[in-house]
Amino acid sequence: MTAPISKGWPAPAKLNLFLHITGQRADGYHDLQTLFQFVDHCDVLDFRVTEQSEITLHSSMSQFVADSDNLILKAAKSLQQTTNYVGGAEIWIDKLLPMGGGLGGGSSNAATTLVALNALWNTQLSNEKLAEIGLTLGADVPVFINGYAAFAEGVGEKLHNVNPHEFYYLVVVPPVHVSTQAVFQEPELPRQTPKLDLQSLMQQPWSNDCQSLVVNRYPQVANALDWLVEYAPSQMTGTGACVFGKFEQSQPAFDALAKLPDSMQGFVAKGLNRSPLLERLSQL
Ligand SMILES: C[C@](O)(CO)[C@H](O)COP(=O)(O)OP(=O)(O)OC[C@H]1O[C@@H](n2ccc(N)nc2=O)[C@H](O)[C@@H]1O
Ligand SMILES: Nc1ncnc2c1ncn2[C@@H]1O[C@H](COP(=O)(O)OP(=O)(O)OP(=O)(O)O)[C@@H](O)[C@H]1O
Repeated sequence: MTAPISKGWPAPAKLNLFLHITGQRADGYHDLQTLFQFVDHCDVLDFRVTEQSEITLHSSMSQFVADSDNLILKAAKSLQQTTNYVGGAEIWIDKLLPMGGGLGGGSSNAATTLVALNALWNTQLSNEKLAEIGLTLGADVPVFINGYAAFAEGVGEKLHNVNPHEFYYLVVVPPVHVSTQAVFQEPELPRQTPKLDLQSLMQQPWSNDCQSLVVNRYPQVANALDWLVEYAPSQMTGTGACVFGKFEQSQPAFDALAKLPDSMQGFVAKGLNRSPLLERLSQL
């Protein structure tokens, strides 16, 4: 008998409300101090458990990302291997989040896959173990598994839950792809921002150490920020390309979105300190 499809597993985007690079490790990865918050703008995944061990992905993404590189399939296979689970899964994704935009879509997809299949396969790994598997797939996966807005250190895996104000954000998606790896390889990237304690970081103005470099290299990101700062305090998320402006109310954000030039895309979203993934999990 075919199992039913378990529908509506959200994979939200994240914003880095600030991002400091405090050093570089021997393996080349950078030590960060960053503040993650989720937003209510999500990819949505559906899963069907199968008796056969194959894991298949149905998506329009295959034209951009080979299945062998897709973090959804990598996450499912890692969980299957770690737990020696004998069955498999069919997975569908409705991909809404722009790829390579600094919104963490790939990492979020991987986290949702790990959390959903761990529940549907009843493999019973702890969140700590899922985060450990997740970290091998991407530096941002643990925060999506943890499911709470967090101050992160290390490469993003040492998490301390926090409760920043849940603003509305107008997120602008410039028409350019910025490679995370390329940004971190730039000799001119600032890498020595002093480490501060959480209380000091929360009180000082928030900024992103990658922003100046990316704005200088990518005129499309500079244009998006120049446009957005006319409406709200704005900055870049992650290594770009997306930028976000923060608003107390949703209406001014939608009013600004209505004036967005045709050359850029954007959306309004609300900051969330609790991931909708946790809500979905609790409905099982
Ligand atoms: C910058 C952030 O967006 C902040 O949220 C993330 O830390 C990036 O996370 P991500 O996209 O999951 O990145 P990964 O796939 O783990 O790494 C991509 C590449 O970026 C570089 N990288 C990434 C994260 C980090 N802390 N230091 C790095 O130097 C590494 O060269 C790595 O090969
Ligand atoms: N399921 C997936 N969704 C999106 N990208 C994926 C996926 N699987 C693999 N990738 C690859 O990962 C790259 C980065 O994707 P992602 O959307 O996570 O970037 P990002 O938003 O810049 O993330 P970050 O803020 O973590 O740097 C893509 O360009 C793509 O090649």
